[in-house]
Amino acid sequence: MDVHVADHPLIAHKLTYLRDKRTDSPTFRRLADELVTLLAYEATREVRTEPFEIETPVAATTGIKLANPKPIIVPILRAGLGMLEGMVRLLPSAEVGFLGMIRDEQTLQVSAYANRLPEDLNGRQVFVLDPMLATGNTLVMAIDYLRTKGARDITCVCLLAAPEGIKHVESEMTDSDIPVKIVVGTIDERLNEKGYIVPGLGDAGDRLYGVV
Ligand SMILES: O=P(O)(O)OC[C@H]1O[C@H](OP(=O)(O)OP(=O)(O)O)[C@H](O)[C@@H]1O
Ligand SMILES: O=c1cc[nH]c(=O)[nH]1
Ligand SMILES: [Mg+2]
Repeated sequence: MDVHVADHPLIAHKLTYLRDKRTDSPTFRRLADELVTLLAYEATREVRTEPFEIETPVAATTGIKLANPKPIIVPILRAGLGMLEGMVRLLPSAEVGFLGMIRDEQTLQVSAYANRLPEDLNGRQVFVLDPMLATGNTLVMAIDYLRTKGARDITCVCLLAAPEGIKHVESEMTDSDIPVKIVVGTIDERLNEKGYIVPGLGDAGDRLYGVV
């Protein structure tokens, strides 16, 4: 599995404010949006393109454009929604599918409560958005589900990850011939006994949208 940790002072700066418990929801949403735009730069490095003939005012030339079928962006509800606009801004022609997943805060097991995706993901590049990769249970379930729909090219964009979560996703991928890439803002120290990332930023969904 290919794990790319973004190493950029602007990302580190924005993550610091995102983590700060004094940061209010509007600011948190703005920072998440800005961060995904920076991470998307790396996540889309291998986005499929095709040649495109144009004429500038000076000469004919061959550029490139995004190839068809266009990529599909899949935010994992709720917190992944906070990353959607920033990603769509860079890939405006992408389609968007949705996966709703929630982890039980006691058992840390995940259940899916919603999905709205194209029936066949074969041949599509899929970008999964979820700010937090903690135990990895959510991402493992999401990747499994996308594979059952035919996805063979999956890139996950996360803001923070725990080393335990990365290892877990990696261990689930070992038998797989399907490459999965993870692009993450930073890898934190560890998980605590409640399955929260340390130092982390708390509950991303609650900080974006309020405590439910
Ligand atoms: O790696 P894991 O241990 O599975 O944890 C990560 C998941 O936890 C959070 O979702 P949550 O269940 O809190 O739902 P929410 O986004 O609706 O708040 C987060 O947004 C991830 O989806
Ligand atoms: O630290 C964590 C772990 C899981 N989900 C979150 O929102 N935060
Ligand atoms: Mg939550």
